[in-house]
Amino acid sequence: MGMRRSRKLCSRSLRILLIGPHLNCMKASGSLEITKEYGLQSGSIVFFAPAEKASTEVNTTAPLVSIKKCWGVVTAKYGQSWKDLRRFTLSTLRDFGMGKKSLEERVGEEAGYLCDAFQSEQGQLFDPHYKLNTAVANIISFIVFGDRFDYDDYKFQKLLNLNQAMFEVESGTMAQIATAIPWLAKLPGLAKMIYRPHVDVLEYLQKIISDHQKTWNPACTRDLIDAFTLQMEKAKGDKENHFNEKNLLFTTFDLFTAGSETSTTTLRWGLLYMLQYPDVQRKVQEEIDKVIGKSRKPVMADVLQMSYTNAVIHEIQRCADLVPLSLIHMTYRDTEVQGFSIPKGVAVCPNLSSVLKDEKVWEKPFQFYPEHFLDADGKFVKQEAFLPFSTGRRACLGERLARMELFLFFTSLLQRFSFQIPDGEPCPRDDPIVYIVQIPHPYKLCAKIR
Ligand code: HEM
Repeated sequence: MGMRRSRKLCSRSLRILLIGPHLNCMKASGSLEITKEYGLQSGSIVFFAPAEKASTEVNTTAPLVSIKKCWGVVTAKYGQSWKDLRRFTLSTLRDFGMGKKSLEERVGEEAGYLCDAFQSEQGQLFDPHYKLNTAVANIISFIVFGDRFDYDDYKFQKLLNLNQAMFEVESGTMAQIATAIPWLAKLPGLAKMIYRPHVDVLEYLQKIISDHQKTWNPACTRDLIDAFTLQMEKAKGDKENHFNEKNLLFTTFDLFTAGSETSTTTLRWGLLYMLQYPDVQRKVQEEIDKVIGKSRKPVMADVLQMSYTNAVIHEIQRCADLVPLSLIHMTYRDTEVQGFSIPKGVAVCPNLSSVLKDEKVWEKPFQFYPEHFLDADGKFVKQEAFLPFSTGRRACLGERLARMELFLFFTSLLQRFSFQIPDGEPCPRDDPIVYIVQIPHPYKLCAKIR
């Protein structure tokens, strides 16, 4: 785009600007016209490429870490409601075992059910999507509702389908128009029509919450709904209080939507790469056999001795590039980011792809190459440009849980099965379907007991 430092830019037509070269990410937001115009206004959206790529565009030499600095500027302050609810959710997740043994045991147990569900296919071709989704969603259900669902529960399957339909709707033309022209969503009935799957999920969750509250006992907190209900009771009469029925519903909704499709889709990419790279699959299995053996259940402590598997899981996340444009943030005051003047009230999207696929950082940015995370001795190395969970104060709230799910589900599956495609069947394609998250095209595999 050949821009110069400090020049103000915007797209006049849709008031949307992309800074940075990864135009393929635009697909995540529908087909938007990019123009080189002038002057951002409140209500504009900036797609911000935080890595060196963007620095080149704006003719500065800001290092990769500048994303952290910039994020500090852009997101330093949020409303009290967000602060209170984020603090509550994090501490409640911790109390219910997030990062502690009880939740680890729960994920390990679910991994066993997941393997049994795979085994029930008796080595025949099947699509692993629904089984993976059930396993991951069961963990969130356990935290939020204190319950899990069977793999053949029809109602739960319907809820999971709605979850994916929400992503499709959000990336659809109608939702794009409603986002660009917000007052449209205020027309009676229109929002409900566009966001039908969202309304259905909210209704489903509301029913669970109401049923749950009928058996609420303040002396015994079973799950997140109970903990929130207790906060509501404590804060009664406080006008500044954000613990109310509406926020309970939306906190539950956020956890359910953000916490199930993300880890599920990463695992779907993971198995797809194992089909495409059988040598990598074999090396992971060799490491599992050496460190864990064939019968003991994997535990999180194993990761310290499993550099190769850890590198593979990181590379799955890097290549999957799950949320290429992260989530939209907004400037709360006039600011400057990498030479661009951005006024108060502008929506800003970090372009995570530009970091995860940065040619200056990764040896083979567009290939699946676990060695990106290994040193010359085969030991796991952290990479600063590994930012699939974003960064800053608004970074993913479920990162620790997601890491646990990815490691325990992935190693449990590869401990019990080898994944193959029968001769003559096409290898799954690895180009993504792009919504807010990038998902693989549906594929089938055979899970053969090792
Ligand atoms: C592989 C799995 C996951 C990936 C790649 C992922 C990625 C992300 C990203 C990129 C964001 C946006 C951060 C930003 O706005 O800068 C985010 C936000 C969020 N994620 Fe995740 N996520 C994953 C799993 C989870 C799980 C399991 C949970 C549930 C516990 C979760 C809950 C959330 C929530 C609540 C937010 C909003 C945080 C806030 O705005 O304060 N995520 N995630």
